[in-house]
Amino acid sequence: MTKPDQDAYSKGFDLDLTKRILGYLKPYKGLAAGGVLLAMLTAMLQPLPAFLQGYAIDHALTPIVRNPQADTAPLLRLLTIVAIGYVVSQLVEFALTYFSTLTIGYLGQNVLRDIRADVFTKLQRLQLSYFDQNPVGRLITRVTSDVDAINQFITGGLISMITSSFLIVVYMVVMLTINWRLALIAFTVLPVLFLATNFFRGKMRLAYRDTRIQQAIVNSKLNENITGMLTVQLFGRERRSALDFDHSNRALLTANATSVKWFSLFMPTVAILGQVSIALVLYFASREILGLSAGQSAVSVGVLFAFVQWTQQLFQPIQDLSDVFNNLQAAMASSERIFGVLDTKETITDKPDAKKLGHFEGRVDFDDVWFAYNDAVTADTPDTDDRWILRGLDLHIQPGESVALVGATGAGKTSVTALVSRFYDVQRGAVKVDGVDVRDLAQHDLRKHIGLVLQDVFLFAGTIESNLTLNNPEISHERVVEACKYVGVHDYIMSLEHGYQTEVQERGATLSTGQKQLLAFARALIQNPDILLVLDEATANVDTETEIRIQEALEKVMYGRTSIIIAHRLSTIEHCDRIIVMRKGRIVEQGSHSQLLAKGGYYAKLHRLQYAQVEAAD
Ligand SMILES: Nc1ncnc2c1ncn2[C@@H]1O[C@H](COP(=O)(O)OP(=O)(O)OP(=O)(O)O)[C@@H](O)[C@H]1O
Repeated sequence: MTKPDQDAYSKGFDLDLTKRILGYLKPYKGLAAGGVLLAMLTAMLQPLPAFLQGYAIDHALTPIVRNPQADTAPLLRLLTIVAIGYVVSQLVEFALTYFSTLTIGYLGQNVLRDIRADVFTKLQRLQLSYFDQNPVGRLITRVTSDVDAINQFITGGLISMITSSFLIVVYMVVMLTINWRLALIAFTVLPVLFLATNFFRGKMRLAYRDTRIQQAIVNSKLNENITGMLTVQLFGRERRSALDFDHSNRALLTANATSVKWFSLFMPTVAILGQVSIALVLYFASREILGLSAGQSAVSVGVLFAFVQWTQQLFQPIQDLSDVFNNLQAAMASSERIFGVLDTKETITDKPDAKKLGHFEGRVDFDDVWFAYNDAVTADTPDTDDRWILRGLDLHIQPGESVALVGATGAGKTSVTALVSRFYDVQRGAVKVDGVDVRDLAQHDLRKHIGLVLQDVFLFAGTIESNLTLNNPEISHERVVEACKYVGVHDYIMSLEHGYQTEVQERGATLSTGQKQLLAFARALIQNPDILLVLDEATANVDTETEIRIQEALEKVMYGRTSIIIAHRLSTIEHCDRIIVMRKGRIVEQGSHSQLLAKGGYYAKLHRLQYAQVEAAD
């Protein structure tokens, strides 16, 4: 079961990380400044509607109420002007809000695209060993939800912090200017509101964190049970699995219930505090209006009306502000993980003076190669260490020679082929192509000359033709057809409704193993490699007729080029120039099929065993 990222939520604020995230804003300085400016302008307009309403009450309505005989014409004119002003202010606010939201959203999405692109480019440059250690799901999370959290940091964090603080200042200044005593009365509740909001948000964040952890556990249990349903049912583990699932499911329920509990307390608390603050304003303002308090009253009904609204409106940015810190903290954990990927050391890199070979003869040499997948193993690790996968391998393959690797599972055959393409670097000795150490060659150039036919043929989403050309526009349709005819898959492709333009469904799920294998040969042939690596397992699962077709195709593809083939079925490789028998990372025998049979060693024994199996099967 995958362990949820528990530490993900405990990360505190980190200045260095913040600076690095801000670095992503640099190309969009203008956009960021524009967004903040627009948001500030919007903020400045916020208190205006309540002010206009209050003004209309004091200067148009109150005089009529006080003196019904007064001339209403100028008052109506004033009311009309105020109403128009009100509508205009609303329209301007609408436009400003629209443009500031658009600008800030656009800014955030641009930054996201840049970070996603950086992570993707980095992943493409990373060595295969990195992917051996990091599951696909985790890496996808980096590019999706972690990157989203950074957007939260920018839009919900930094920008919200600036605009909310500014909005608070605007309201306070306006209220203090209009009536400082009433303003101070309205502000008395604010510290309590801020503390209460912080308290509840903290509790809710913890509860939410718990929910996410429990949700991750439930998800992974589901995943495990659904993918392993066959085993669950076969071994009658349904009841135990259900009990186990019920346990996690209950924990998720409890976590969710806690979250709901805090939330349902939070909203009424904020509402009550708001009412208290309004009640205070109403009480003291009414006293002044009624002339009960000492001194000259500066409070009118209009001012009271405006203050009630401002006090309510002031609550929103204060609540938003308490969210900012949470957003910043959540983004810290995500950005740390993203930068963790971006900072991963690339171990397989091109040297500055990497050589490019225009054409490969196709000679391959393994000079006393010692290799281990484990990064902790170095050239100084003793020969006796168990972690060595290849132990002093000496293998010299001539241009155009076909070599087959055989040996028990785990002998190191696949590792040999991975080293020719330099997917990993050796700890001792050297792997050379045409006499040049693969570490001195440009990777792209090296791999361009190597064709790889994998056991599990990988088909991308797209047409059969695009899968064969790998979207290389230089490869003509004629060449594709020629290659497919050559390996004997053309007729099959033509029998499909759209021929070469047929879309490959779900990574080739609708194709048979044999068809996929033939397509892989065609793909390798189209790329016209100088060295061919065939990791051939497919023949194990196909019928005899298909096996013969694959065998024929293989021989055609190998013709005239250096080939290294891994085969478990010895019949596949009988015709190879040389057969190398490996055991525990060493070569134990080599020679042609007949030489090795005559020798009567390990290969002869393997051959006898397989022959006996075939006879028994017949
Ligand atoms: N990516 C990897 N990371 C760590 N260890 C690996 C990796 N690939 C292979 N190994 C280990 O290296 C050893 C040799 O593996 P390799 O795949 O080269 O053997 P093989 O002879 O091709 O076996 P098979 O016939 O089963 O394909 C095995 O013990 C295997 O567990």
